[in-house]
Amino acid sequence: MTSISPPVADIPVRATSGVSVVPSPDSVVHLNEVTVRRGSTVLLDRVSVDIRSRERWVVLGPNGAGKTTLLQIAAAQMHPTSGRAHVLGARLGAVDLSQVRPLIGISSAALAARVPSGETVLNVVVSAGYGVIGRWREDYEELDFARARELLAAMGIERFADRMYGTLSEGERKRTLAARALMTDPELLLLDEPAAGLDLGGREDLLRRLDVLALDPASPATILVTHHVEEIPIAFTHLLLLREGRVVAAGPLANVLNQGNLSTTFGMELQLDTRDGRYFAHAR
Ligand SMILES: Nc1ncnc2c1ncn2[C@@H]1O[C@H](COP(=O)(O)OP(=O)(O)OP(=O)(O)O)[C@@H](O)[C@H]1O
Repeated sequence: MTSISPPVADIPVRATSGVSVVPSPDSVVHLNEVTVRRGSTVLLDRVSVDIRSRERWVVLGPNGAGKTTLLQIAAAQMHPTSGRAHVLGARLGAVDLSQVRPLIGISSAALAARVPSGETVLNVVVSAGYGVIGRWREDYEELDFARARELLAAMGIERFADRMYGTLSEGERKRTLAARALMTDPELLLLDEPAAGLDLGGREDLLRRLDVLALDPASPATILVTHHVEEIPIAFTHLLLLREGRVVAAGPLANVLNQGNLSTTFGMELQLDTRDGRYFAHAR
């Protein structure tokens, strides 16, 4: 007979990075010294961050910094090569993640590429309930469609509900995927470059909608990836700056976002301006 030892109590111990070794009860994404390696390439290098349920995080960094890799870990779609990653309390690599993934809403370019262009916008959103993209033979309730329409309305695109996804503009597609990401009422929302490819009006409109979402206490913890400080929604609370797979700085947005940290992150002298809670940057 094999005896099973009782679990060791999860007592938070501060690690050298300032992030506790084990997640606290309200940790949604908890990374401790997470490294991701592919061959000789280090995609993430000892990344530690603790994201709590009420927080709205921006991950900012240049091309190739490791932002999408970080988001894949947060989405429980990739395991670290070393280090410990917990998502919604589940330790990646140690437990079956099929229970966790439905609790995560994601909008990304990889997902966008998989949406059938002939599917209607309403079906793209409602089919998130089954974790599929587009309808097949699943049964949906009227309630599901009502919820999908409500989310499309929140994103300002309810009028496109019956249009084919393939006929939408880039901005309309982004908003469709954001609505889809919220369809399952997730506990964690991941938005990979939601404003990429949008025109100025489209970007500003999306930022306003993300602010409304971020300010709603019922909204899930959110991680938004971007390259541009101009795309940081005012209501977001925390920032992680990433360069070459390493954390430059992470924490409350107002403490982390300054000219020095931004210049280090992008490897050039940058001027950072702020107005009405928004940020603007250009080369000095
Ligand atoms: N399988 C792989 N093998 C080797 N290198 C990889 C692999 N996957 C990703 N990389 C590299 O890891 C680095 C980080 O990639 P990642 O997509 O996470 O960056 P990113 O910050 O999201 O970039 P971008 O802003 O351009 O989308 C990049 O330099 C990429 O080329």
